[in-house]
Amino acid sequence: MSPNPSFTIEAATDALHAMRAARPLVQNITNYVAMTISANVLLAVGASPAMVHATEEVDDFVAISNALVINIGTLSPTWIEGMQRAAKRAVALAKPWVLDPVGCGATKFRTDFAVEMSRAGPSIIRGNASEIMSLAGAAGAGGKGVDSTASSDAAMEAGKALARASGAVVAITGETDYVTDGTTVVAITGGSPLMPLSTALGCALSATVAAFAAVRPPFEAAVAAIAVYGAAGAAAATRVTGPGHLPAELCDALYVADADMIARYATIRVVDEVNV
Ligand SMILES: Nc1ncnc2c1ncn2[C@@H]1O[C@H](COP(=O)(O)OP(=O)(O)OP(=O)(O)O)[C@@H](O)[C@H]1O
Ligand SMILES: Cc1ncsc1CCO
Ligand SMILES: [Mg+2]
Repeated sequence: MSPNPSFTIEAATDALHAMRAARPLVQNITNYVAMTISANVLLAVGASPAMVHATEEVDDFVAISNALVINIGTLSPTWIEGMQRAAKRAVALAKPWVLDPVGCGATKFRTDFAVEMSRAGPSIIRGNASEIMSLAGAAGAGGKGVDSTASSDAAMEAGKALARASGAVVAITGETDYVTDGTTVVAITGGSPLMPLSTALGCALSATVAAFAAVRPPFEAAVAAIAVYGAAGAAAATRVTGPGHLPAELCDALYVADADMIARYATIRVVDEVNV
């Protein structure tokens, strides 16, 4: 089978160049832990971040943004209205938006709201394996707070089911990252086992996916963003002795990411394709 031209290192590199040329404004309704690293990652990779969540201004801000992230990491009742309103506005204006269902499965409050948001028309849902399994209602999701206890391989069927049910492209991260629209599955390698030891690097990835969704359709955007981020993460990991300096090295690697880095440190493979 010849490679699908949408899901190659070359396509990911083209998407990176298009994203940098556009310098999209990415609105982040994200958690307190992830705000600074998400903004720094977006700036380093070539996008323009803004952390804006007040109910009073989300209608206006979604209108001027090129993409939106809704991340439920530090969820509280005062944030919920802004998230609901932003999602509705993004759908009405056909702006791409990414749901990061942080900690889905940990509590009923969080799971119920993640399920509600998954039904509110996200373009892409990006989470770790336990979060995606829990959001899909699959058995064996596990999870420890916001950390995954399941492998991304174990979450693949749940990810496909969630994509079909929600209409969103679903990205499951872990040792191997998977992106699916419910029929096709693309596997991406890269990254480092140090990445889950540095907080909010998944959240910052969701923000990066949103930046790419400003210039590419959801499936291509998710694959390209994850490949670029995974390559930069792997390159960064060669320069550190532990997780402490990883976020800084990740930003430096994203800043200089190019075709050579992506080809050297990431792979993209269509693992399951129906009707092609
Ligand atoms: N074992 C691993 N080997 C290589 N890369 C990994 C590994 N685990 C995670 N990653 C990478 O780390 C990044 C974040 O994914 P992860 O699944 O840790 O997100 P997360 O659990 O949502 O993180 P957080 O909630 O802290 O933001 C992704 O780019 C992913 O590919
Ligand atoms: C540690 C943590 N707690 C709530 S959100 C967050 C960031 C990683 O998801
Ligand atoms: Mg997460």
